[in-house]
Amino acid sequence: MTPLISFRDAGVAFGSKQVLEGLNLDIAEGEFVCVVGASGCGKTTMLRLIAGLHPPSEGVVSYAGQAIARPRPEIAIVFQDYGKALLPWRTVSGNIELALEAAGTPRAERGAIIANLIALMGLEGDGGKFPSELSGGMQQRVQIARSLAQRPQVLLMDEPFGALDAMTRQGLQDELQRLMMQQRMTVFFVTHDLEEAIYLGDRVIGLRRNPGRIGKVFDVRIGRPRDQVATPEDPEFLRIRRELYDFIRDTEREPAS
Ligand SMILES: Nc1ncnc2c1ncn2[C@@H]1O[C@H](COP(=O)(O)OP(=O)(O)OP(=O)(O)O)[C@@H](O)[C@H]1O
Repeated sequence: MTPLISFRDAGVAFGSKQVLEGLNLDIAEGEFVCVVGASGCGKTTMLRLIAGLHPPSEGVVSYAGQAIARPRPEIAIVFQDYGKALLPWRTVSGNIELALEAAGTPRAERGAIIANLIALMGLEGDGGKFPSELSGGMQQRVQIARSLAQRPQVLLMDEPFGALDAMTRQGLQDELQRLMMQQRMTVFFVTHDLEEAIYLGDRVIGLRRNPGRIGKVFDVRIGRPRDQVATPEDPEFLRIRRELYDFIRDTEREPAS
């Protein structure tokens, strides 16, 4: 089967600095892949390659067998900084509508789609509010709803819950898990939080740095739905957690640049 996303000997250099090197990775449709690694190892750059925001300096990154040359409507991004991602002068509905405008969805069809997404993300009653009237967690729900309005096959998430408090983060992790199970989307998720990566991922990719490269891949063979209390006590979770911490500790001994 053709992987949905594949990296073939892909690398990125900024000037004389090799940031990513020799990336080889296949991501299957419907897979949830998390990427972890020490600060500056190239996680965001890897995500930007899939997003079509940056070309590889060598090798190929492809989507459904085609080299990714520019952003594509099938691939949506959710950023950590919801404060900057949302337009403050537009309401929740207006922000979600942005994606529909970009996709050329006829005006008459937009209301029903927006109402569905508002319900899906638990934002009922908030459609007319402005971002400044919402908590961080709610704003991040709006950003996710807006990404889903694009009807993507792939969701790229760059530390989407990194700025949220622990309770809100856990709630959104479970929302995301539910969405993925319902909609069979493929997710590429960058995080600093090792437990979050294991909790959400089918696979966790551990990057080494300088230059950034794939150091170790962890398969997470834990059934779904996962549970915030039971899953972190699962022996498989604990085993991967130990290995992942050892791996990260080891990579942090490598020089940053
Ligand atoms: N546009 C750019 N020009 C020059 N260097 C860049 C550019 N973008 C990223 N870099 C460098 O590439 C390296 C990897 O950056 P990247 O943001 O991908 O790492 P990261 O793993 O996501 O970091 P963090 O965990 O701190 O967010 C860093 O050394 C960064 O300074």
